[in-house]
Amino acid sequence: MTDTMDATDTRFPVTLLTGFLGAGKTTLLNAILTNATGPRIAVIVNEFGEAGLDHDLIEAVDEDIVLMQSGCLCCSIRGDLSRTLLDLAARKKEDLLTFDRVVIETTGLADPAPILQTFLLDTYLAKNFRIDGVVTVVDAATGPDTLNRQFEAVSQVAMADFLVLSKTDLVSESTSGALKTRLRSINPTADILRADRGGVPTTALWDLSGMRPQGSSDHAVAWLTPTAPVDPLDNLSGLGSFAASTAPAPKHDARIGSASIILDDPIPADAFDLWLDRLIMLRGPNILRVKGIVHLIGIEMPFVFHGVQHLFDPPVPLNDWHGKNRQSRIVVIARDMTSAELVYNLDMLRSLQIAKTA
Ligand SMILES: Nc1nc2c(ncn2[C@@H]2O[C@H](COP(=O)(O)OP(=O)(O)OP(=O)(O)O)[C@@H](O)[C@H]2O)c(=O)[nH]1
Repeated sequence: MTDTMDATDTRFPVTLLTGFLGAGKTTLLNAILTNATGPRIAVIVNEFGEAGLDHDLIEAVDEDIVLMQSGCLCCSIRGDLSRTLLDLAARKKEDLLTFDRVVIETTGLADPAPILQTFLLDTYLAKNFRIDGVVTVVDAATGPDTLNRQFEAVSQVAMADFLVLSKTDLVSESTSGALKTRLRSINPTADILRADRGGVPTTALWDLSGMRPQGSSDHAVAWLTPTAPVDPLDNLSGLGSFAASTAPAPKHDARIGSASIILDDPIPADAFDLWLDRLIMLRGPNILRVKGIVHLIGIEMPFVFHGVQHLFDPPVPLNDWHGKNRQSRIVVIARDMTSAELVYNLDMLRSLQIAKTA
């Protein structure tokens, strides 16, 4: 943890919009683009198969929409994604385009992890763009069945910073309530909002990441904190049951584990590095996301950090932390690891902390 991000971060924020086939991504994008009061958005639409289909569906089509075809963003054409984004940045610099942020709509089958990694790996890209958040749309009607059948859909939920529940108009309160409970068990830190036909306050989709030098420490803490039900439309009828299920997790859901830890006292830097190195060495490919706020001994301000598999963003100091507690908070979401394994792993950090400070 050496390099840290400049406090005047002028990179363009990028939102990754994912969700399984037909979940309602384009409908949500349409709603965002037709909102005249929002920021100017450059859109990259990734298509798989049928040329131009989604492009026709996006009503507010103009020159700021770039259509990428002939492959899935997550595997074959990541180089194309870098080139497309850098081309957007160059056109903006020459005043040929105006935009404040970028939304990438992925194909329904895309795994978000390799796309997030592109932003960490490609140094030119990382200089100009930062991931602002992963928004995953989940179809309230077909979502439960899709989650049962397709592990990609479960991964998309696990990696999200924000979950949008579409098509709740097609199901009962109790069905959407049960799905929300299930989504929370896969991803405890993402906020969930229902948005029939893309009707979500667009500001809810922006500034999700806690990795912002200009962001507040309260926001960074919220980014790491398991969510409570916040949707004002939740259980309007009063009939829905949102109690956690005692039934065993469905097969694919059970492949996702998550755990978090709060350490009250600052951590010796070498203990933190050792813990992180070990986690990455032993379990790197399984780590979907690890994020946290760390207080290191000898450093006044805490850092917020974030990684996907073995790749990490430069840590960001939380400059407005003055006078707050010295607690560190870490959340790990992984595949093919149980929550118990992750709790054990995080407890190792506690043991290392105690051993190194004794
Ligand atoms: N009833 C209802 N239909 C919706 C809602 N959101 C989207 N739809 C419909 O669901 C279908 C699929 O929506 P899209 O927005 O194209 O979904 P997508 O995720 O972009 O689909 P792909 O790009 O094929 O993966 C369309 O017919 C939409 O009109 C909703 O909240 N309620």
